[in-house]
Amino acid sequence: MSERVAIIGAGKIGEALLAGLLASGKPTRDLAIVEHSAVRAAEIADEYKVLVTDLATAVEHARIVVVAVKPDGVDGVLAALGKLEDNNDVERVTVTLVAGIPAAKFENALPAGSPVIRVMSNMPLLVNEAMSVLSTGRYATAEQVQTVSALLATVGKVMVVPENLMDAVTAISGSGPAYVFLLAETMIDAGVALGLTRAQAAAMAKQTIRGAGVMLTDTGMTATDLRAAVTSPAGTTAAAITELERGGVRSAMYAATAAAAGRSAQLSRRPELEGSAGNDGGFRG
Ligand SMILES: NC(=O)C1=CN([C@@H]2O[C@H](COP(=O)(O)OP(=O)(O)OC[C@H]3O[C@@H](n4cnc5c(N)ncnc54)[C@H](OP(=O)(O)O)[C@@H]3O)[C@@H](O)[C@H]2O)C=CC1
Ligand SMILES: O=C(O)[C@@H]1CCC=N1
Repeated sequence: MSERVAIIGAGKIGEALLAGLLASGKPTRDLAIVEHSAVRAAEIADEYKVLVTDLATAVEHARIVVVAVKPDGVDGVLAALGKLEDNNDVERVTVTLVAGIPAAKFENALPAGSPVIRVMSNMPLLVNEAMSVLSTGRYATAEQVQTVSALLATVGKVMVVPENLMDAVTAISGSGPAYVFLLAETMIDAGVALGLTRAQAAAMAKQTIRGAGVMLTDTGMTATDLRAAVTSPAGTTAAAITELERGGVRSAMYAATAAAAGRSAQLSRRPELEGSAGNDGGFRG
C-alpha cells in the first residue's frame, strides 16, 4: 500500500491509527498529520518522526484524507477543506472516523461528487487489533472502498455495513474497548478486596481477558458455549454468575449500548453537544 494518507486530528484515535499504520509497515513518508494543538503536534512529530504540517500540504498528494476530530470540530475541518484549491492530480477519498456524523454532511460540504467513506474504528488500532466498520457514501466507488478496506485491514479486522447501522456499531465496537477496560478495572479492585496485591490482581485480570479474547476469536466456539465450559455445575463460576445476574449485568449492557447508540444518533443532529454531559453521564471514551 503506497497511497499517501493524511490524518486530520492527532488525538487519541488519530494517534492510534498513525501508530498502527507505522507498526504494520506503512512508510513514514506516506503519512502526513494535521494537528490543531501545537503541543500535541510537537509530541507527535517527536514520537513518530512523521510530517506534521498544514492542511494544504498534508492533503496535496494524499489519496486518503482521514478526519479524526471530535464531532464539534467537523464544521471547522470542512470549511478549511472547502477553501483548498483542488489541484490534486489523484482522486482523493475522505474517510471520517467521527462518531455520529453522517457521510452526507461531508458530501454536502465538499466539492460536488466527493467520495466519502464513514468508518467507526476503535482504540485497538494501536496494537493492530482494531475493529473497523465502514459504510459507503453516495459517491465512493467500489475501488475506493477496497483501497480503504485494505488500508484498515493492515491494522485489524474490517466489515462493511449500511450507514443506518453505524449508531449500533459505535455502541458495540467503537465504545466497546471501554467496557472491557471497565471490567478489568473492576476485577482488579475486587481482587485487591479479596487479599491479592494490586500487581497480582492486575496480572491475573489482564492475562485472563487476553486469553478469553483469543478463545473468542480463535476457537470458533460461541460466547455462550465458552461461558458454559468454564461453569462447573454448582461450582465457583456458577456462584459468581448468579451474583452477576442478580446485579443485572445483562440489562446494564443492553441499557449501556442503547445509551451509546442514542448518543451517537443525538450527535448526528447536534454535534455541538459533544463534550456536554448527556445520557452518558459525562464520562468520555
Ligand atoms: N477515542 C476513541 O476510542 C474513538 C474516537 N472516535 C472518534 O474519533 C474522533 C476523535 O476522537 P479522539 O481522538 O478521542 O479525540 P481527541 O480530542 O483526543 O482528538 C482530536 C484532536 O483533533 C484536534 N483537532 C481538532 N480540530 C482540528 C483541526 N481543524 N485540524 C487539526 N486538528 C484538529 C484536536 O486538537 P484540540 O484539542 O486542540 O482541538 C485534538 O488533538 C471523534 O470524532 C470520535 O468520535 C472513533 C472511534 C473511537
Ligand atoms: O466516546 C466516544 O464518543 C468515542 C466514539 C467511540 C469511542 N469513543
